Amino acid sequence: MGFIDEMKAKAKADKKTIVLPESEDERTYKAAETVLKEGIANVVIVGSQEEIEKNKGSYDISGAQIVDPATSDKTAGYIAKLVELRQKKGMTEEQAREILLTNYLYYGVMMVKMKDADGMVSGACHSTADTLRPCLQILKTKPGTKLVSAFFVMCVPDCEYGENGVFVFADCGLNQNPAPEELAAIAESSAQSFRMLVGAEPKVAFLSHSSKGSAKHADVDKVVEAVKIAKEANPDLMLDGELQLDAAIVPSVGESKAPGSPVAGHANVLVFPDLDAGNIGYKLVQRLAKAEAYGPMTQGIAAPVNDLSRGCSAEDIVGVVAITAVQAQNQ
Ligand SMILES: CC(C)(COP(=O)(O)OP(=O)(O)OC[C@H]1O[C@@H](n2cnc3c(N)ncnc32)[C@H](O)[C@@H]1OP(=O)(O)O)[C@@H](O)C(=O)NCCC(=O)NCCS
Ligand SMILES: CC(=O)OP(=O)(O)O
Repeated sequence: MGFIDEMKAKAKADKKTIVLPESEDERTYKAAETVLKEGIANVVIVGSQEEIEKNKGSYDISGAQIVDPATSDKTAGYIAKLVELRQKKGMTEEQAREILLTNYLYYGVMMVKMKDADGMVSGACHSTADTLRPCLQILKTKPGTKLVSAFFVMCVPDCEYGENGVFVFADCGLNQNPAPEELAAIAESSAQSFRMLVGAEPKVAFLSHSSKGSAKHADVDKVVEAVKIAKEANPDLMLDGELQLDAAIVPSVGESKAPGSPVAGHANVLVFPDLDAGNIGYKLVQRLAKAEAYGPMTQGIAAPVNDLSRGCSAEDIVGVVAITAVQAQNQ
């Protein structure tokens, strides 16, 4: 069974409730129809009956729960809770009401916060910044974690590298220029995500344009420092760097560029040095190698709220819903 079919099977075995707040986007309805038909999750769509009728086309979403912020009896409680959470940041009741009645992403995150849903998937028609800001502000990091980061599960067809072509790539969506401590935290969370979702032992490569000192630059020093921090904090984790991509995943190149490395040539978790590299890297593999790309998934956050690329298909949304449900099972 392929990775995403495994996620769907796990999701079906213990059904979770996932919010899809982008009721203005047709892909939401196409994905919801599939999720409901296959029994992957219970679906909540946020929007007015009028908006939903206008946008749903011919998709059958009759099994979905529709929540209209303007009429829901939960809205008053969400407003009060949002004020409580953001009072120190100057949030007034009037502002909270305005946000929750007009921004369905905030509303969906409040549903998750108040445990009226187990997770949320959004971002088909909102930028990553607009999708992730509400969950960073409201859900915050999970206990014991300092940093939220964003990863993709990449399933590369006909690929002998990684875990039979399956990789975690991070950070591809959130932290723009992570400091060494942040890179180390991204690696640690990515290893946990890989273990939990893929069910295999993570082998983490810190990527660079240099392998073991072959290039000198401050950007390389940053990665070397991150590896040192990560090794000290996680002595049992298989991790190494700095490594070029070929040294990280191709056994013969790993052996020649980084002999003796526990990871080189066999990495299945790729930690990119910054968001330029991570975001460009995942899109290259997705578009040129025709890989399935699920994400950006968040990690290190208190509850599963996940993003999408605006270039996603309805099938991608279905996949991210299944993975979100599995994350919710493992909270
Ligand atoms: C997500 C993002 C918008 C957050 O930055 P921002 O809007 O400037 O917001 P702030 O820095 O004020 O952060 C908002 C809150 O989130 C928290 N936060 C921000 N980044 C965080 C992180 N990585 N981990 C944990 N918390 C974080 C802040 O502490 C802050 O909390 P507070 O409001 O309670 O004090 C920003 O990191 C970003 O734009 N990232 C790039 C997204 C992107 O374009 N990706 C490319 C396409 S995928
Ligand atoms: C992940 C990502 O790049 O998102 P978008 O394509 O929406 O900017």
